[in-house]
Amino acid sequence: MDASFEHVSAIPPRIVRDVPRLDPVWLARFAGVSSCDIADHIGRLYTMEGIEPLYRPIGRVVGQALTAKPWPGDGLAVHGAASIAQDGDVLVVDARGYTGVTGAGFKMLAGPRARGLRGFVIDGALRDVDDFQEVGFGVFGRGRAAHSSTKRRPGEVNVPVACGGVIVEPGDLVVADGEGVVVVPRAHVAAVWDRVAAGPPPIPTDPSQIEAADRKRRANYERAFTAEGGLSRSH
Ligand SMILES: O=C([O-])CC(=O)C(=O)O
Ligand SMILES: [Mg+2]
Repeated sequence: MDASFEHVSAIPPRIVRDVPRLDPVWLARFAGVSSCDIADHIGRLYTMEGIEPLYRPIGRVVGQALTAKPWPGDGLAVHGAASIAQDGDVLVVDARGYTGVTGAGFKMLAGPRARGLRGFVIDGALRDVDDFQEVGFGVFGRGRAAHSSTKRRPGEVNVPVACGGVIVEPGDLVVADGEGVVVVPRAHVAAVWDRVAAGPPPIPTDPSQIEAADRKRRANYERAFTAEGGLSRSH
């Protein structure tokens, strides 16, 4: 680094270039289920919070995490990650929730998209969202930011990152859609699929079933209310 007032870290930046590939069959299978139905089986620790589709309606994105950990306000790590994107990847960027600059842009992701990058998820902001929408490329984050980032520090690529409160390891399965973003750790993909494949409980359509389900919910509520010594009064 040239002369500057910045501290020079004793910790060198890291990059992992050979993350094992997930069998593409998993991507195809999970493409058929919503993030909600997966969330019910993986729990809150693997369900992102605060990360939204940046346009709607949005198609489902399924792929394996390629991660970037940029320096705050800087985008060079995202360039580094994008440069090694392969078919089936979803770029997951840990921008620490900072929404003052964009984490990427339409131009810089053209090459990775052509190589098969499936989508982009950022704990931060993004610009060129209208362009992404026009080509149907799924982008998820905390909002939009018009201004570009600096491109000075390499940051880290394919290290575990935090995104929407979830630890994402490179190679984890990411499913993002109009409902949210979930992460299936790669070691648990088959076990989660076994549960997800059984399907969600059927939604009742029969009036008597709807009424029975309603009665059950009311009884559950009353039981919990009574258990806590709830006080019922008229207005
Ligand atoms: O300038 C940036 O940070 C990225 C950008 O908008 C693009 O690549 O189109
Ligand atoms: Mg741009």
